[in-house]
Amino acid sequence: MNLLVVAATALEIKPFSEYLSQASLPQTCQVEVLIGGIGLTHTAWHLGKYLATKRPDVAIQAGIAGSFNHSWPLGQVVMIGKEQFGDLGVDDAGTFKDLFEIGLWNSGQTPFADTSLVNTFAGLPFTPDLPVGSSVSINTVTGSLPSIERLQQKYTPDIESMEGAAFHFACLQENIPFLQLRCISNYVEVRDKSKWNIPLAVKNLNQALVETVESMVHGR
Ligand SMILES: O=C(O)c1cccc(C(=O)CC[C@H]2O[C@@H](n3cnc4c(=O)[nH]cnc43)[C@H](O)[C@@H]2O)c1
Repeated sequence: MNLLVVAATALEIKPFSEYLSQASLPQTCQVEVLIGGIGLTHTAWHLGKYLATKRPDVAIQAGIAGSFNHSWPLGQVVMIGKEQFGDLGVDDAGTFKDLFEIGLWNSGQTPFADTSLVNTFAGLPFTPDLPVGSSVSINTVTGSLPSIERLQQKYTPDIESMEGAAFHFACLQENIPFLQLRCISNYVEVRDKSKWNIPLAVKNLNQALVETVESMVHGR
């Protein structure tokens, strides 16, 4: 089995990379790490370049994220069931309209189900027992009340990241079974970096990632 692990930054999966450097994996298993950079464009380019020559059996995206959902604590790891692009559209005299609303994309057009990039988790050799959330991907980390309210009203997301939709889009287009793991480092709220807990999120993310990869490669 060939497994691809994608992260925006090396820092986010440093513990996993250390685990991988000393892990004894079955000879039939290969795990590759791709650092795709922060944001949708970087991720799309790196993934596109990778998938032009290689075809993993499973792709996992792992990263920290913001949460709109305050019933989850910081450090909670979740799987993303669906992704949406949160800021791809037009500003129509002060009202944001996305590409579906202005008719440049059609609801249900490949690879969208309705207007979302849905993961059914089909084809995965193992699915972790983690809460499932919906996510919105943006180019600018949300940090003010009007932006928070706009995203909540339009997309009812649990999670916000800067890369997830590009990953779902590429995997759906290529028909590669995939899993997006996100660990909550902060709530999506009026920006206050002092409230973020990146070390906790990285620790819990990597614990879940190691457990998931171990279960996938050892078939348990
Ligand atoms: O502003 C800073 O000083 C700063 C320092 C380190 C990291 C950041 C980020 O904004 C991290 C972006 C990175 O992490 C994901 N992420 C984490 N929280 C959020 C969020 O609330 N909204 C969107 N993305 C988030 C994201 O996927 C990036 O890869 C800032």
